[in-house]
Amino acid sequence: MNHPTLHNPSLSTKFIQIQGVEQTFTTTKGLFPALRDINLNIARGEFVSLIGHSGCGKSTLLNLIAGLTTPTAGNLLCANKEIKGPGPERAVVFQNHSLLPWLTCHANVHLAVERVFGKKETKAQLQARTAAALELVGLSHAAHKRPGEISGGMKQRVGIARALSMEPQVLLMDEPFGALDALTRAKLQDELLEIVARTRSTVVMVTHDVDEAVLLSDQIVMLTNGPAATIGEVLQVPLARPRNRVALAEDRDYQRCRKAVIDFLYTRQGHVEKAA
Ligand SMILES: Nc1ncnc2c1ncn2[C@@H]1O[C@H](COP(=O)(O)OP(=O)(O)OP(=O)(O)O)[C@@H](O)[C@H]1O
Repeated sequence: MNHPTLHNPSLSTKFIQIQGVEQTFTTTKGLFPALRDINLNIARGEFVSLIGHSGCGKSTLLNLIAGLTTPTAGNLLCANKEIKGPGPERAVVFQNHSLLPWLTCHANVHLAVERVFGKKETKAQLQARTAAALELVGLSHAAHKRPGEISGGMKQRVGIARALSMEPQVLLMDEPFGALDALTRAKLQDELLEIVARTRSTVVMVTHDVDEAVLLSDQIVMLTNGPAATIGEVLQVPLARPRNRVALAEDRDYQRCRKAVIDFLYTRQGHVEKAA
C-alpha cells in the first residue's frame, strides 16, 4: 500500500498534535473530569502506546484522536488539520473486532474498501484492494468464511485488514489483542510489527501490557491515575528495528524500558481504587 512521502519537515515530528486537551463527561452524578492538560506530538510513522491503569482515560484519549468525541477544551490536529470527526485517514481497530457476523471476511473488508474508494475505482480494483488487505494479514485462505467460522485471533486479523484496507494515515488500536491467549497475542504482535514496517503506518495503540508496549513502540505514553488523568511520563524506546522478541528478552535497553514502565505503573502510580 502506498503512503505519501513526507516533504514538510515540520509535519514529520508533529503529524498528530494534541494541545492542552481536557475531557470532562457529564454524568448523572455531575461533571466527571476524565483527562486534563494532555499535550503530545506524534511523528509520522511513529508507533505510540498509551498505557495506564484501568479507567485512567486511555480509550477516552484514543477516541478523541479518532474524532469519535470532541474535547471539552484544547485542540487535536492531524497533518495540521483540526480533527473534527472520524475520517478514513484515521482507522480504528477495537478489541472486539466488530465484524458483521452475516458477511464473509472478504465482504467485511470490502465494505470498508467500497466506502473509501468506491466512487473513484472500478469493481476489479476494489476487489484487488480487498484481496491484498487479507493477504497482508495472511488470511487469503479464509476470505470466504464468516466470523463465526474462524478463531478470535483470525477475527482480529480481519479487523486489522479492514482498517489497513482503507490506507489510513493513522491506525488507532484499542487493546487490539486484549481478548486473545498469550501465544496468539505474541504471533499477532509479530505480524503487526512486520505490517507496520511494510506500510509505514503511524500507530496509536492502547494497551495494558508492558511487554507489548516495549516490543512495539517508539514512544510509550504513561497516563497517571484518574480522575483528571494526565500524561505522567513519555518513554522513548530506542530499540533498533526489526525487533525480535527472543533476542530482546536479554537486551539491556529492553529491560531498562520495561523497568521504567513497571516503576511508573506500580511504584509511582500504585494502583489506587478511585472513589465512585
Ligand atoms: N461517556 C462517558 N461518560 C462518563 N464517564 C465516562 C465516559 N467515558 C469514559 N468515562 C469515564 O472516564 C474514565 C476513563 O475511561 P476510559 O474508558 O477512557 O479508561 P481506560 O483507561 O481506557 O480504561 P480501561 O483500561 O479499563 O479500558 C473512567 O472513569 C470512565 O468511567
